[in-house]
Amino acid sequence: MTSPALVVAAAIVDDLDSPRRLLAARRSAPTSLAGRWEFPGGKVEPGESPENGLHRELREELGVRVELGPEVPGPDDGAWPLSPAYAMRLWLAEVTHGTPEPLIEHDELRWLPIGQWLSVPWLDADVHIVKSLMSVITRV
Ligand SMILES: Nc1nc2c([nH]c(=O)n2[C@H]2C[C@H](O)[C@@H](COP(=O)(O)OP(=O)(O)OP(=O)(O)O)O2)c(=O)[nH]1
Repeated sequence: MTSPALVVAAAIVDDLDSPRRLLAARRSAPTSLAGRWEFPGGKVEPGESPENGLHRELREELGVRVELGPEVPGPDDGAWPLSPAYAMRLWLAEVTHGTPEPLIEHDELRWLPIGQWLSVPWLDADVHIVKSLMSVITRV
């Protein structure tokens, strides 16, 4: 059995020291996922480190550079299972250059205020990750 491919993503917050707002991105493709919200990111390419892959994805998808904060570890060796095909590593992050825009793969971005982080229809696998993130955030 092949292991799941690695997806890397960012929980972009307004302030790593005192997070209040979380950036959610609405997928525009593929059709099966369109309209659902996710953490921006994507698949790591061969030969690329997870962190470098994440910086590349955020440049391509949102047009921003970020500072990575602590990783939000999942239950499978630090990764969050998404499906049989994918597992995701997630980092907190803060934008250092640029203003996020939905350049590719997304048709809307939204800064969710604290207390409303579950107010959009996240991808199924992301719902409990957002809940875990909410509990982690109080300890950041
Ligand atoms: N980026 C991202 N993908 C997620 C999340 N939750 C979740 O189930 N996924 C799934 C959706 C996709 O099936 C897979 C990641 O693929 P992707 O489409 O974002 O990757 P990519 O940007 O490299 O896409 P591509 O160029 O290969 O089309 O993981 C999430 O929060 N962020």
